[in-house]
Amino acid sequence: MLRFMNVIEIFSSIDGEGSRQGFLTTFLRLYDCNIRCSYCDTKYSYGPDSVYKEMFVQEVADTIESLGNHRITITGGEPLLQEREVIALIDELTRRSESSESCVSEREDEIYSHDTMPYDFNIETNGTIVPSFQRDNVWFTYDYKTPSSLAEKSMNLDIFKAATERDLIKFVVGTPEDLDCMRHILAAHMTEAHIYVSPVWGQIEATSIIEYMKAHNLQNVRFQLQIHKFIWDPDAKGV
Ligand SMILES: Nc1nc2[nH]cc(C(=O)O)c2c(=O)[nH]1
Ligand code: SF4
Ligand SMILES: [Mg+2]
Repeated sequence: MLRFMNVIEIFSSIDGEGSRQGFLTTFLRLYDCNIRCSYCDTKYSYGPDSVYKEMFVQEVADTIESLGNHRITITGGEPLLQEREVIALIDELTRRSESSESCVSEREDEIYSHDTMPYDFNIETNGTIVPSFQRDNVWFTYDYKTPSSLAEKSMNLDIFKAATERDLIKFVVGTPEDLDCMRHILAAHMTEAHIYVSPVWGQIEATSIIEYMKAHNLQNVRFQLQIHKFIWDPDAKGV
């Protein structure tokens, strides 16, 4: 069945954050979001004034294929608002890469070369939705929106149970109250996911987050800066 997706942008860059920070990655940014964070850095991705393109899943797969990266991040907005299309896209790309692998099966050395690695999908989701699917080549980065986002009431606490050891849960913090919130939430909710903390750009000193981690002995929380905001203009699109 032909499905189309509402696409804001597709681009190749280095991943600016998370466990694959610094690796070449193709980004698919999908239209629309179900919350409105106070500090949102992609306001162009949602709402009636947003410019998006309707693209068939096949066309999106063609574009992603042409960019040549095997690491793919599907972000937004909130990508799980188009979950059926996201699943169709992942299955389409996976099918294409498996059939191209079988074509070169006589040259096994090339199958595992860097050019022919299978796709690996990260879905950057905002913590309001528990995904209804899983695949071997898909993992999730869930945000937990702390009080200064003004979106905390929309968080779905089931993400802590749903997340596996392949997934990340990222606390985006802008105030000392946000740090206390992170600590209390982590104490109350067991999870197998890796825990990351990142500052809201321009709102809190990195050093105060690190001092907080030391003061509260947060051994399993990983501090990270979004490096794309240092490399390019923090408001730049498509990077
Ligand atoms: N370079 C780069 N890395 C990113 N990692 C996550 C991003 C996102 O917008 O979700 C992002 C982004 O927009 N750009
Ligand atoms: S979830 Fe992401 S895209 Fe949606 S408002 Fe918050 S920061 Fe912006
Ligand atoms: Mg994001």
